[in-house]
Amino acid sequence: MSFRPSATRLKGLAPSSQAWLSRHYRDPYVKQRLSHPDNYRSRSAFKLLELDDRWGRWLTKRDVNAVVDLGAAPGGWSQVVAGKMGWTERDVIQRSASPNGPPTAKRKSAGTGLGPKESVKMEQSGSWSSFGGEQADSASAEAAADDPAAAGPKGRGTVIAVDILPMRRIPGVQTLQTDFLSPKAATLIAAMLATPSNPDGKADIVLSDIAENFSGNGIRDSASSLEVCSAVFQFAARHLRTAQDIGRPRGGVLLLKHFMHPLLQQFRKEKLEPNFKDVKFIKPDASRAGSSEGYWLCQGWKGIHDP
Ligand SMILES: C[S@@+](CC[C@H](N)C(=O)[O-])C[C@H]1O[C@@H](n2cnc3c(N)ncnc32)[C@H](O)[C@@H]1O
Repeated sequence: MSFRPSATRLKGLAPSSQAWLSRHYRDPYVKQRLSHPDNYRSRSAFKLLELDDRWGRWLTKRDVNAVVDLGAAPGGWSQVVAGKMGWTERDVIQRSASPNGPPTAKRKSAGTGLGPKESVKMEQSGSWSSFGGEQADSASAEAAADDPAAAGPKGRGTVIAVDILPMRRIPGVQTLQTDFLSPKAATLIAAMLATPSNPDGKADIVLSDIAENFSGNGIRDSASSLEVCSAVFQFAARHLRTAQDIGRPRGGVLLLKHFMHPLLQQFRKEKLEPNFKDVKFIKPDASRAGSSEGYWLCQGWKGIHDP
């Protein structure tokens, strides 16, 4: 199958747009995305798959039960995470077919300290997962009693996706549409993390693929990348599980996107290296060569609360 845009589609576009489209459709990861059975929404999904496959399969481990995906839209990474935790489209179909119908209700921000006019959209889009452990089990039993074919959800755990932009539903994923840098964001995410199946409200993995809109001013843009990295680190410091928390050889994992700048190296030395057992800089093959983005994969949160 050819993914090249037809001459008719290119006609009338500016030469720079034509060149971008041609480059885009020659990109092997774009081709892979368009033909992949999991219908990934972004080519970024392949970065996460690669970062997991090549660096110890930290995302694939069975004891991963709570993951926060920051800067998640359109949702490629969340699809990968939910898939690794066993969620499938089938879980949504089952839930939709249950007597109570799909749990599409927008949840009011009860207990999060938000005022009535504050603009945060919290949608529990993960069907079964939206009920948390114990409630999901009883809902599952109820559905199974009515329909022997409905054996309950396959997925486990909590996946929370946060973005300024809206996101279409993904089975097993709860979405929060808000600016992560806003003062209320961390409180809202903390409230979503504390579910009956995750009572300590901690996370095993925090992912950040946040990319703010570049202003074109290099100094401002790198300051903004540093601001995002600091905010994500503070969030991770409060929420990641330590090795002792979960009885593993290693504590929680932070995957942090950043844009290159010397100040960020200081951040790595002062904040990341002392607090994680292992910090690696990685530029995945799937990351565009021309992009200044890179990722720090920080494994083994030690639990030193010095944000
Ligand atoms: C490269 S995209 C993420 C792609 C995503 N990982 C995927 O696989 O689909 C970066 C995202 O960061 C989001 N973003 C930028 N600034 C943000 C902020 N302050 N709070 C939340 N999301 C933000 C953007 O809206 C954008 O969707």
